[in-house]
Amino acid sequence: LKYDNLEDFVDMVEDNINKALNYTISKDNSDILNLSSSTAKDFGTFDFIIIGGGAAGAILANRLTEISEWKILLLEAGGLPNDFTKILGLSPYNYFSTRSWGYNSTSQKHACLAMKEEKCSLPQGRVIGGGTTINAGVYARGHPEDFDRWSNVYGNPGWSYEEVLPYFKKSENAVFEPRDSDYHGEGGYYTVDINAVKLFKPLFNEKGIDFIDDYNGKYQNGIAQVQMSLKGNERVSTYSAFLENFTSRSNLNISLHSFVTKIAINNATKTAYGAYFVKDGVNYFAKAKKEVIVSAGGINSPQLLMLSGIGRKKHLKELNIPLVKYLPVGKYLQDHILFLGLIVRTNRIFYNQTMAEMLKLYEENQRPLMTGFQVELVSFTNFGRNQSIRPDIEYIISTPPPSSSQFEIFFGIKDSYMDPFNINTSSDILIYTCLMHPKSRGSVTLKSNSPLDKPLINPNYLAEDEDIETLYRGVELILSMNNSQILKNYEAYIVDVEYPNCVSYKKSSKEWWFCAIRQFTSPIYHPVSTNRMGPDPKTSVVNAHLQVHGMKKLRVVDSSVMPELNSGHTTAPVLMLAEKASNIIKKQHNRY
Ligand SMILES: Cc1cc2nc3c(=O)[nH]c(=O)nc-3n(C[C@H](O)[C@H](O)[C@H](O)COP(=O)(O)OP(=O)(O)OC[C@H]3O[C@@H](n4cnc5c(N)ncnc54)[C@H](O)[C@@H]3O)c2cc1C
Repeated sequence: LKYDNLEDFVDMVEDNINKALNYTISKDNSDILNLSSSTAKDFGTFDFIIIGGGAAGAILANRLTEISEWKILLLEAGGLPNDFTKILGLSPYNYFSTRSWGYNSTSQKHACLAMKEEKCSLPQGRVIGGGTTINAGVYARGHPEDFDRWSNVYGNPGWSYEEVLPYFKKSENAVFEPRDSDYHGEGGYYTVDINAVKLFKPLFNEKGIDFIDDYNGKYQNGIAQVQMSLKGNERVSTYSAFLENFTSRSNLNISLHSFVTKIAINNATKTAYGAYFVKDGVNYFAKAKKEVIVSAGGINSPQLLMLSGIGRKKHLKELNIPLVKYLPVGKYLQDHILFLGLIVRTNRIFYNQTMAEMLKLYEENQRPLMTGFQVELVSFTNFGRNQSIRPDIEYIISTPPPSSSQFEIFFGIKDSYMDPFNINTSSDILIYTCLMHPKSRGSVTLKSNSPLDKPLINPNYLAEDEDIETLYRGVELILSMNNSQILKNYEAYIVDVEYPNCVSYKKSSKEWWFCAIRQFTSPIYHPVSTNRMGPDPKTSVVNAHLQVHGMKKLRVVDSSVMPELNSGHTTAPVLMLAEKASNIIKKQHNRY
């Protein structure tokens, strides 16, 4: 990304930032959905209809249109990205734009207590490329044990690490060095690169955490430079990688601004045969001869299934939605959550440039705008220091956002909480402590039977005691670094934050830290498992081929089918599962 004239570049960026800072998130979907009662116009007949052009949907659209006789319709509620979305370092501003669904959780009892109305902000991509067009770009697949569990614990043949590794590699074009080449793809559509500094690496070494070159390689546990979905200085999204250069395929039909309101299902035969959607205020119906594939993401896929009559009997009855199939849709929601409150104050100025200066550096592929949330390093850690066991905690080590007030906006922090949490935006380092395997599970339910209403999202963060115990152990480890040599070298220390609501606890006691963690938590926007994969329709929604139990010609392919969270971030596994699903679909239709 390089403009002929730096001033134009700065203007474009400042314009987008100002729009974000003045953006009002709509309470419902009426900002993009204009429902009318007119009869649906015929949009045509296709072999496959894919609902949602996000991380998974864009890949499916690419891979299925490799079969030239198959006609594919990709329906996406959002529009196209713009130049601003290409700058990973400014990604959080996208949460405040039409490119996000603008979700919040319901008020939480055990987490996000410092956030407005105790609701955690939960942006989700509403744009082609979905989450990959607005997210922070971290590329972290997880630990082999994660996928072995999908197979062994959750009963899904074909999904063990050994079996899914080829699909991680298939999409990938790894360009960074050094890397474990056995574990990476080269020449795939999706470029992964590193543009970070080895800041504070010795801090972790002092605690017996090794530096590793490649956490997506043989070993995951350790501290490493962050791998990013990045090509040159531009974000890589599934739109840029899998669709933008393929629009000339005559069998690929992409319909943007097309909000799917219902899956057409023959109730007698339990067969999906099309989709109803609204585009520019007009109702349409498109027919699918072979399959309808739902790829609307961890929140919207369960929403759409429920609106179409697939879900829990009692819940649908309460909302007067005729039941088509009784399945635990929306149940088992799981999400990664982190503690925001560990700030290392240093004597060094990391970044204090103006926006124009930062953009000039950016044009030369230089930091700080090259990585989402200014992340430099990640450390995956299990307390036993055992490589064969998956990590309990991920530390995300980052230079801070451009100003404290923007930090407040991104996370939705209550005004009264910002004073004690004052960040020095040129010299502080933030160490976000993220719980990899929460025991707490929640749900996605419908507010009403109308697609105009946003769904109710209750992740139940930190409801299980074990979750806060594990996060606390993660915090303790960082606190134990306070007297380390490397911090002394920087004259650095961990900032002693006062939490207004925790004054009744003895300062720095375990109970005080529990209180602090419950206040200053944020999800990292990885909702999964709401249509989880498994063999039993009582406890899962899709089978190991991602077909909806008891239904015909209906599949779900996206993050909602993940049986549980991976020890990493969710883009990479979704890329993998969309690649694998494409092959499954081709095989089942005898085209492989
Ligand atoms: C702010 C943010 C930061 C993140 N940071 C990272 C990160 O750094 N690293 C990482 O690995 N992961 C990250 N993630 C997670 C990652 O982006 C998601 O896990 C991934 O995008 C999920 O893919 P998906 O295909 O399941 O859904 P999505 O990518 O969300 O795609 C769903 C698509 O369906 C469309 N859609 C939904 N409903 C309808 C409907 N009714 N009709 C038509 N279209 C519809 C949506 O508009 C969207 O385009 C982040 C996510 C967010 C939101």
